[in-house]
Amino acid sequence: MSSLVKKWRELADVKAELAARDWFFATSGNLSIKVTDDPLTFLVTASGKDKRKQTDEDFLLVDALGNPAEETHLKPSAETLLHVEIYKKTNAGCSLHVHTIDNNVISELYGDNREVVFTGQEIIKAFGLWEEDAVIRIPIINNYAHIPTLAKEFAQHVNDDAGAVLIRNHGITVWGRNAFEAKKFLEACEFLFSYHIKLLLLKGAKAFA
Ligand SMILES: CSCCC(=O)C(=O)COP(=O)(O)O
Ligand SMILES: [Zn+2]
Repeated sequence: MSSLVKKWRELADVKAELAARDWFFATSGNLSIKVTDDPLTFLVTASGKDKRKQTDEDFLLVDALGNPAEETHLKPSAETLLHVEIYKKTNAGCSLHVHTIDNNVISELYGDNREVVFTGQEIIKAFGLWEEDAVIRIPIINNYAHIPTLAKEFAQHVNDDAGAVLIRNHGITVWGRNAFEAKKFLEACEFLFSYHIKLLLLKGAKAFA
């Protein structure tokens, strides 16, 4: 099996799993996986599609600028430049972007602080932080409609081979050395967001009881 086909299948599997979680509302979300390092090429989701559906036209190969690397009628994700920044600046192998209600709520709640901070949760170990008092900080950036501006702002927070950035009232982009790690980070982030929102709601309800 060629490495392109292998990578396609790997990304298709992740896409199916995220779809099963219902994390692709209204055609939102985009995913990518690196195929070659030199020159940089990666598979990215085609723009505007319902990512819950599986088709032969789900992904296309793009180059280091995010342009199609082969003749195709497909358009790369409108947010491909964010994926480009990750592969340009790190050794990441996979990047996942989803819009969930929980990640949007958290991004708005803590947007003015420019980050959301979690501690005291067992699931933080999923980020490779094993200390009892480990802290995970997720930066929150503004949601610029102009994608090159968004990508530039996003790139300020792309320094490690694995990481996560929230885009205010838009979604989250998570990356990792491979698809397994990127998905693990994404699931851990969404766990923390959901837990935090539920806790705040219950504390609020308790205060009024
Ligand atoms: C209705 S979603 C708006 C665009 C977006 O934020 C997104 O994640 C999907 O865009 P794409 O071009 O990757 O389909
Ligand atoms: Zn998006």
